[in-house]
Amino acid sequence: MNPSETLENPPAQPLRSLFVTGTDTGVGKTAVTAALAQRCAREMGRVAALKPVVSGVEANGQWSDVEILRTASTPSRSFEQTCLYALDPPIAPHWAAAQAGLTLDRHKIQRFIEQQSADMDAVLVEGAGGFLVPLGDNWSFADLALGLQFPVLLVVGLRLGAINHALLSAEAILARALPMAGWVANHLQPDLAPGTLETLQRLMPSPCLGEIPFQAEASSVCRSQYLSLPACWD
Ligand SMILES: Nc1ncnc2c1ncn2[C@@H]1O[C@H](COP(=O)(O)OP(=O)(O)OP(=O)(O)O)[C@@H](O)[C@H]1O
Ligand SMILES: C[C@H](N)[C@H](N)CCCCCC(=O)O
Ligand SMILES: [Mg+2]
Repeated sequence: MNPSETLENPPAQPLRSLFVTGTDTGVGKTAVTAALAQRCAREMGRVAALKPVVSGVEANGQWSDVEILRTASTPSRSFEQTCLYALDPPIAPHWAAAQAGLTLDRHKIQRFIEQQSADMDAVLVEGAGGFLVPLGDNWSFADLALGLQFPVLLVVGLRLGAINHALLSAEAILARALPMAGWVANHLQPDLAPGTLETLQRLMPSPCLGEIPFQAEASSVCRSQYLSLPACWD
């Protein structure tokens, strides 16, 4: 045992990290990230759920992803500790940035995530839209995940078409030699075409970490009961 370690002062755990992507925009990445943040907090302690780049301000002047994730973090975080670039138009972030005369700075984003991860037990970083959504002329969220070297969690929004979107996304993740931590089956509708889930279970190249039912009013704490933590964190 290291001399600084005692029973009251156990050895520091390594930072558990995930990059959360999805099969599309609006498939439940924020819902799953917030639920996972609750689960991590119960099991590990301090959790930062980050949305480094967000687009689409709401009528109330807020970006709901940032509000959801900053309050799902433990301890809860400020807006500035959760998001680096907040863009108004509800469009692809690189385009929204260009309209505002901005270039999204890759190194700043990476440094922001690293700084916000300090002293945390876990960090969860949500993308925007799907895995290959651009952040600039020649880089995308996939490159951000690669630069961070975070394992990737894929949120699969369950509706007709999900099989193809999920397999394409998984292929893109694995083609970059990024570890795929798993995928989450998120029911976006009360009904699902027969065979969709069974086919995903059979063909997806990583473990399913949970199946979240369609429930519009569910809290993050409630949704967290359907999720397991990835084996790559063991
Ligand atoms: N399991 C579910 N049951 C019912 N509604 C859900 C479920 N999961 C997500 N939703 C709802 O679907 C909408 C889209 O979800 P969410 O905002 O999490 O998507 P997203 O992938 O984060 O989108 P974006 O690309 O904009 O970040 C939200 O209104 C959310 O509350
Ligand atoms: C506005 C939306 N909710 C997200 N923030 C941005 C989604 C970008 C998707 C780009 C695309 O794949 O066409
Ligand atoms: Mg979101």
